[in-house]
Parts: sequence; structure tokens; C-alpha cells
Amino acid sequence: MTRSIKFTKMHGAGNDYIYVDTTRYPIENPEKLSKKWSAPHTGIGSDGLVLIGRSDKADFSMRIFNADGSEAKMCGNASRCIGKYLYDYKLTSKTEITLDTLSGIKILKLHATGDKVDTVTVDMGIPSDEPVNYDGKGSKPMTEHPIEIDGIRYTGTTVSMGNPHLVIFVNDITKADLSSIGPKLENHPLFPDRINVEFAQVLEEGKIRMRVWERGSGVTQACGTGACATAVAAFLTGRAGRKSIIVMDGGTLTIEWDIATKHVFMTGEATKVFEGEMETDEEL
Ligand SMILES: N[C@@H](CCC[C@H](N)C(=O)O)C(=O)O
Repeated sequence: MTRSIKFTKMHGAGNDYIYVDTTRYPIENPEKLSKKWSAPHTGIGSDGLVLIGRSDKADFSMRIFNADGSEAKMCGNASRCIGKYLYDYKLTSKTEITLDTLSGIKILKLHATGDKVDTVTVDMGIPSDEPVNYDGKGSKPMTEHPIEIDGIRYTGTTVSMGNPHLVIFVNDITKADLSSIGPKLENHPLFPDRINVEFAQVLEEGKIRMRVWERGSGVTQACGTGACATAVAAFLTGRAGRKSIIVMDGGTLTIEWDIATKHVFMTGEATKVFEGEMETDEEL
């Protein structure tokens, strides 16, 4: 039986996902759908699929699937876009929304002009050191440690923003060959759940250029959790203060690590690209 699913394509700083309201269009197999629809030539083309749903713990829920179909626990850019989606489509009139994610409940503060949201601030919670298999003897998590790939030594800082990140500071980001080194770092044995990889260069005080290789999606134009991890790593390694502007290929985010609450706050734009409808005869 053919079924029709309405979707909205949105991006945050160029990180583009397909958004589906599952209260109207329940999706049984999001892993398969994300892979199919994310494909650039045969699908819609995107960095993945985001499902918006109900929650008994918060105002709404979010599930995020990478382009390879794997599910992630958190997505910074998608959480901002969901804020815009909910408000612009009048699914809420609140300008403060709680969002249930696999990495806990996040608070979104919507900044609107009239009936449309321009930017969103997300309380991204407290960063942690989850991604490293730390046995108490080797390199300490949330500090810099060396990783060797093809005989080249990289120094990275691991930070979890609900999902895992490895932040590598370099002197010249234009020399970072993301497509070649990204998959090798993503799949390094140190990271059994794979990892998102950020190359970063401090441009000036409080301003950092960052490029990202995302777990499950490859090179993307921006990563919200990656921007937060970069700002946290920059602070921890003495490269920046508590507030940084992170400049990525597709846009800029402002990240502040609050000293009192230890929470990271991310602010940036959210943009609707287009709406569409896909017909499918598969079990999705
Ligand atoms: N682009 C996202 C993160 C998406 C998930 C990530 N690839 C993972 O597997 O952890 C963001 O904006 O945070």
C-alpha cells in the first residue's frame, strides 16, 4: 500500500535534516528511512532524519538519525530547528520549550520576530568525558591526549555533549584533510561507539574556526554539539575563555560555558528550506 509522508527540510548553520512530525506520520523504521531519504541523488538529500514526537516527560521529543541510519543521542542544530518548527507551525505558543532527547531533557529558548523564530538558545547541559575508554592509567579524559593514525600523531581532547566528540586543534585548518582522516579517527579502536571529529583553529581571542567530520554522516557544514565540544575543549586547554564564537563552513554559533551552573549554552539560527511530501510503498 502506498503511503504519503509530509516532511520539512531545515538547516542550522548548513547542517541539514529532514523533519517529520510523528504525531501525524508515525515512522516504524527510521533507520531505513534516514538512509533512503538522506541519499543525495536518489532521495531528498540531507545529513539525516529528525523525528519530532510527544513525550510524557517534556513538551516534545526528538530522535535523530544520521545519514547512515545510526541513531545519535543528541543533535545541537536539530534541537534549534525543532524550536523553530514547533513555533512557526503553531504547535506551541511557548517561547521556552522542554525537549526530551536520548541524552536528557534540553531547554530551548526561542527568539522570535512576530510569528517566526529567528534564533534559538539551547541549554545543552553539562559536558562530560564519556567517549574515552579511560582505565585510570592512560591519558585523562577531558584533557589532551595523543592518537596516532598512519604514523601521524594527533593531539585531541574528547568531550561528550550527550554524543561523543574528539576536538583536535591545529595551526592551519586549511591543511586538515577531513575526508581522508575523518573516517580513520571516527573508527579508531579507542572509540568503540565511533566518534565525531572536529578540527579547530583559534583565529583570534574568542573566535574559533572549526570543520567537522560527523559520525554516520561524514563532512557536514556544521555541528552544534561539535561547536559546544570545541568551545569546551578550547577552555580546558587554555585556548579560550568561557565564551567562544565557532565559525563553521555553513555558519556561526555562539557557545557559552556558564561557570555557575556548568551548563553549556548554544545560540544560533534555524532555517526552513522547503516542505515536501514523499510517497512510499515500503514499510517505514
Ligand atoms: N549535527 C549534529 C550531531 C548529529 C549526531 C552526530 N553525528 C552523532 O552521531 O553523534 C549536531 O548539530 O549536534
